[in-house]
Amino acid sequence: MAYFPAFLKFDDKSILIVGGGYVALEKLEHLLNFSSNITLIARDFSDKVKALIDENSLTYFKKDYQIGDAKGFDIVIAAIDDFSLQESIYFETRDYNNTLCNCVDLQKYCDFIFPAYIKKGDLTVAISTSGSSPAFAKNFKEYLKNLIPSSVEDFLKEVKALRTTMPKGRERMEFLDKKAKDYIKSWSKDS
Ligand SMILES: C[C@@]1(CC(=O)O)c2cc3[nH]c(cc4nc(cc5[nH]c(cc(n2)[C@H]1CCC(=O)O)[C@@](C)(CC(=O)O)[C@@H]5CCC(=O)O)C(CC(=O)O)=C4CCC(=O)O)c(CCC(=O)O)c3CC(=O)O
Ligand SMILES: NC(=O)C1=CN([C@@H]2O[C@H](COP(=O)(O)OP(=O)(O)OC[C@H]3O[C@@H](n4cnc5c(N)ncnc54)[C@H](O)[C@@H]3O)[C@@H](O)[C@H]2O)C=CC1
Repeated sequence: MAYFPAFLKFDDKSILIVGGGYVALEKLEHLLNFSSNITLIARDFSDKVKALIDENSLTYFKKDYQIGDAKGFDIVIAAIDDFSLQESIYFETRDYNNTLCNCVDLQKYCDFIFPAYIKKGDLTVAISTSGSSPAFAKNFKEYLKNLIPSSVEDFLKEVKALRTTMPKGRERMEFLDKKAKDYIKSWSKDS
C-alpha cells in the first residue's frame, strides 16, 4: 500500500524520541519546526542534541530505554542504532491505543515516515519516495527550494486576507484561481 500524504496537527500531541545521536538530531531538528512537546530518552546525547534540548527546554532522560517508557506518548520515534530495540519499541506501542511509531531502520515498523520538506511561511512542500531513496528526497528538495521565491510568503498572506474578506462563491473561486496562476507564471519571467 502507498503512504497517504497528510499534514498532522501536533498542538496536543506528545512526542518521544529514543536516541540522542546523528539521526535523532535530524528528526529533532525537523520536528522542532512544528512542536516543542518533545521528550528524549538516550544512553548518551551528542553535543548538538544536548544544545537543542537546552535551547528549547525539552524534557530528557539520560538512561537506557526500558519497556513502558513509551507509554502515554502519541508519537514515538525509535532512533537508536539497535534494530532489536527498535522492533521491541514498535511492538510495545501496539499495546497503546493511537500511538504512532517510526523506526529509523525498519520501514515495516513505521506507522508514518518522515518526508523531506520545504517550509516558506504558510507553504509546506513535503517529498517522499516511499522509502526508496531518502537521498533523492533530500536532493530533490534542494532543487525545488531554489525554484520557489521567498515572495511566496507575502503572496499567501495576501490571499489569506482576501479569502476572509471576499464573499464565498464562484466569483471568488475564479478570482483566486487566476491570481495564483498568474503569480506562479510570474516566476519564470523573474528569472
Ligand atoms: C523510510 C524512512 C523512515 C524515516 O526515517 O521516517 C527512512 C529510512 C532510512 N533512511 C536511510 C538513509 C538515509 N536517510 C537520509 C536522509 C533522510 N531520511 C529521511 C526519511 C526517511 N528515511 C524515510 C523515508 C523517506 C522517503 O520517503 O524517501 C528524510 C527524507 C527525512 C528526515 O529524516 O526527517 C531525510 C532527508 C531530509 C532532508 O535533508 O531534507 C540520508 C541522506 C542524508 O542523511 O544525508 C540517508 C543516506 C542515503 C540513503 O540511503 O538514501 C536508511 C538507511 C540507513 C543506513 O544505510 O544505515 C533508512 C532505513 C532503510 O532504508 O532501511
Ligand atoms: N531513517 C533515517 O533517516 C536514517 C536512519 N539511519 C539509522 O539510524 C540508526 C541510528 O543512527 P545514528 O543516530 O547515526 O547512531 P548514533 O550512534 O549516533 O546514535 C545512537 C543513539 O542511540 C542511543 N542508544 C543506543 N542504545 C540505547 C538504549 N538501549 N537505550 C537508550 N539509548 C540508546 C545512543 O546513546 C545514541 O544516542 C542507525 O541504525 C542507522 O542505520 C541512518 C541514517 C538515516
